[in-house]
Amino acid sequence: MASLPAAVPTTAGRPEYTPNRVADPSYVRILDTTLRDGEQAPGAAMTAAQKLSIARQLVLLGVDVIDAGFPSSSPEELNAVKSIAAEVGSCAAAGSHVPVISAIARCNRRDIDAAWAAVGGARRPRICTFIATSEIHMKHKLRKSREEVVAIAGEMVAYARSVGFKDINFGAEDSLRSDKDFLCRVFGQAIKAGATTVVIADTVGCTLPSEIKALVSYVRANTPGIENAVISIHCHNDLGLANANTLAAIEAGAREVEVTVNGIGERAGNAALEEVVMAIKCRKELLGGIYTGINTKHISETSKMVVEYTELNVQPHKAIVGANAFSHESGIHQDGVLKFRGTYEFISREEIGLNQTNESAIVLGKLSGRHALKSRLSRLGYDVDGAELDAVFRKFKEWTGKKKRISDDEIEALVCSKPVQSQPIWSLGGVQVVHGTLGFSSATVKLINMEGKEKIASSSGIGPLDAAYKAIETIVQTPIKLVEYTNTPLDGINSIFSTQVVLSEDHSQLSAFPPIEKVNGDANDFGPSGKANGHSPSGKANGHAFSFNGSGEDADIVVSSVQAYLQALNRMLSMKYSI
Ligand SMILES: CC(=O)SCCNC(=O)CCNC(=O)[C@H](O)C(C)(C)COP(=O)(O)OP(=O)(O)OC[C@H]1O[C@@H](n2cnc3c(N)ncnc32)[C@H](O)[C@@H]1OP(=O)(O)O
Ligand SMILES: CC(C)C(=O)C(=O)O
Repeated sequence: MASLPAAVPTTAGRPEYTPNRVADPSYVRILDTTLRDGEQAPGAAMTAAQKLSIARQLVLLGVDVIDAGFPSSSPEELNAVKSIAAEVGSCAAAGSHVPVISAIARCNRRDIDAAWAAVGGARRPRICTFIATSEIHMKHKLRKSREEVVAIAGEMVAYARSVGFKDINFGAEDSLRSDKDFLCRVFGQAIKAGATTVVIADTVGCTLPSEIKALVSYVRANTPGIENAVISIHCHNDLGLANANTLAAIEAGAREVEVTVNGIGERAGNAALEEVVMAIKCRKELLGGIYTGINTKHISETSKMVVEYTELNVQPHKAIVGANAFSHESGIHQDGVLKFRGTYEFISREEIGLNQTNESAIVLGKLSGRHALKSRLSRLGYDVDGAELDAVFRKFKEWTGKKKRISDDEIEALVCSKPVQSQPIWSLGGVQVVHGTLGFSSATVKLINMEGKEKIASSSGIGPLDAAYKAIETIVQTPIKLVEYTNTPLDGINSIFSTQVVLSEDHSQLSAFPPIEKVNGDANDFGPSGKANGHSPSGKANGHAFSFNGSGEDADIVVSSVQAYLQALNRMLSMKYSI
């Protein structure tokens, strides 16, 4: 039996799938073509295993149709699509959502046979067979007349039916540059031969939303038999209008949309799944109450997976999934967001599964203001106000006027005049982890105190980081609460990880550890006593209000995570013991 990831969405909340009609007129089917048109982006080629992982993730996301690939392009691609059909397209668990698995084919027998060989075994197999209908394509590329194209469309849809397909998506390549009556004639012929969905394709991305709207309406009104088929839309982004055009098509009655994760695809890409879906979700009242079956909480994770496998990074300012989509660097915005997030964020970060808090959304820089600086200082353990804050703010502006980024260490240096890299209380001597799927993970950590003494501890945990963090806790004998953890790959994929953590002392566990001075009878474990840093953070006596940031960078995610944890821990301990 096919295996699917845990937490597979159920069929609840989406109308039952029928190839040639969408039972609820408010429902918009999502066809994800990341594995087909997305893979057509230069450099995006994926291995069969990567395609299968993405297909599994698309099931979690809840897409209705997975356009899995072009089986006739190679035996390897045929096998990749076949394994997607066998694994993610065949689950029979009662009540679970099983996506339709589609394979693409030109209008010829060889391609259609390959498509059936690839997806015929799926619970809901589908083919998309296509042919171009514009004069420019028919004349120069296909070298066929209109009559020939109409005939081929009908014959090949009928052939697809004869090999076993009952769910047939017929695509008219370059629809927007086609004569619209001819387009309706070809669609009519395809429907007559058994097509259940017809795709209007803006293949070269040359259209405006008003044109798309007009064409969808025209096709609805003038295609013979269109009441027996679903209209689908496939938009390219050459004018940056793919999403707008997709939404315009929905407004005109299209009920299936072809999209890709991160908008990848041929040339400038396709309409982006996350942008179209979030536009529908956030503005559905303006779109006639339409909805999709997408579980948006998986968007962020899916986007990262596609970046990793295709090695196509998303630009930082990309909507929904760009690194800056929920970050704020300018003072007025930061002040607003710190007071009430909704002032500058109308989409909730949680809705797309982003693990980001208000604090990590604030990026300090040249245009930041006092509220954001004060907030960061308080995270670092410094309660600065009034004239003192003004003075620190002046120094902050001088610094950020010369330098693009300011680190937490540099901010600390502004407030307490200590050297940026003061000696840490505990530094990392080494870390070794063992982990996998055959039982608990374990970690051994070596820390070195300020006098150069080494301490080693091992621990098990749920995953390598949990084990490593527990081992550190054992050495430092302080109960620690991990408040936040984020990890971002820098400089492309799998090169350097940047980890940010926020820690606080875990007051609920304090009694589990002996008082600091008595740990192993050795007060020096925490480094030299009485080395004040020149600034006594206020509020240190109660300690309860503070949490501490730390960051780490390394090619190894465990090492960067341990570095970040240690930095935050050192800040916590320095404040606690005024070292
Ligand atoms: C708009 C789109 O995104 S369509 C999808 C595009 N995706 C791809 O092309 C990816 C996979 N493609 C491939 O691996 C290869 O192109 C193959 C294996 C499919 C074909 O390779 P080849 O046989 O060497 O042909 P090649 O790609 O060079 O040329 C395409 C041929 O298909 C014909 N053709 C193009 N579209 C269609 C169509 N929809 N129906 C029938 N024939 C078509 C062309 O006219 C040309 O035929 P010709 O050889 O008689 O001139
Ligand atoms: C085959 C069709 C749907 C296509 O990908 C395009 O025209 O861009």
